[in-house]
Amino acid sequence: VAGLHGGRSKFAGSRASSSSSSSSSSSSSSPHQFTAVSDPRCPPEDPPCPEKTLKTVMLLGDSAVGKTCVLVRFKDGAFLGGNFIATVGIDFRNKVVTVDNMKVKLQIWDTAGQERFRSVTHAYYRDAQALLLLYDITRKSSFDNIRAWLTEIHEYAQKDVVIMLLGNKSDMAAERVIRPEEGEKLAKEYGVPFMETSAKTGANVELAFLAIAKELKHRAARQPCEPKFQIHDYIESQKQKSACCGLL
Ligand SMILES: Nc1nc2c(ncn2[C@@H]2O[C@H](COP(=O)(O)OP(=O)(O)OP(=O)(O)O)[C@@H](O)[C@H]2O)c(=O)[nH]1
Repeated sequence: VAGLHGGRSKFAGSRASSSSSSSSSSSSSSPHQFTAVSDPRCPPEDPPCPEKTLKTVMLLGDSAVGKTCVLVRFKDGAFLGGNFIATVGIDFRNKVVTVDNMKVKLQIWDTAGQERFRSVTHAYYRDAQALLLLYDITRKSSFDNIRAWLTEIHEYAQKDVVIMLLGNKSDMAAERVIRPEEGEKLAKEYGVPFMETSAKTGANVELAFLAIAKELKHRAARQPCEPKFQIHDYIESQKQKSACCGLL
């Protein structure tokens, strides 16, 4: 895995097992030491693939809200438990999804939430077509900071970037301090779709990425007479489907 500042990522580290307590590199809040340099905008391992549409999605939000875990859940279907390792700079993962019989390759950038990396990550905003903005439902400060994140997004990202708000760690019901309605209300105020996710259980993680992929695919391939894809409606219908099938 490449990182802006390095070759070793927390994705590949010893946290991949949910019960393992990891070695020296994963002590609480201490970032990995990185050795190589690469840039997610120039991925080395994937040459351009003409039959696929490449879309760039960026994960944003305070440190420890669960950005890396949400990405690993989506990419590998696993939960990164164990000690928390903060991301350094920026990392990325690719995943190909099928949207209406068309392959869409998502290149997903996982950014460091820590303040000290902000100037590094700002440089990448403009290349993202979609942004998943996360807060932690058990940490009020991460929710309160969403407005500041949206201000930064409006300053640095493309004007038509697709934004989705995610309240992560929905499995932690006992520690919850932000109600779903508060997330809904904030999202409505900014006109962005919202859902709660859990990287631990997987709830809504795939749905979040698929809704983004659908929106981006529809924007790129929309015929003049075709109705506009309604991401809010799609999410609501899919949420109801999962709830009625006991998948939430
Ligand atoms: N219970 C629970 N824990 C989670 C969930 N998502 C993440 N965590 C835990 O929260 C901590 C932070 O997760 P990360 O994914 O590393 O957070 P991050 O947002 O990438 O943090 P930075 O890299 O510093 O920006 C880790 O200890 C995870 O195991 C979740 O959905 N449920």
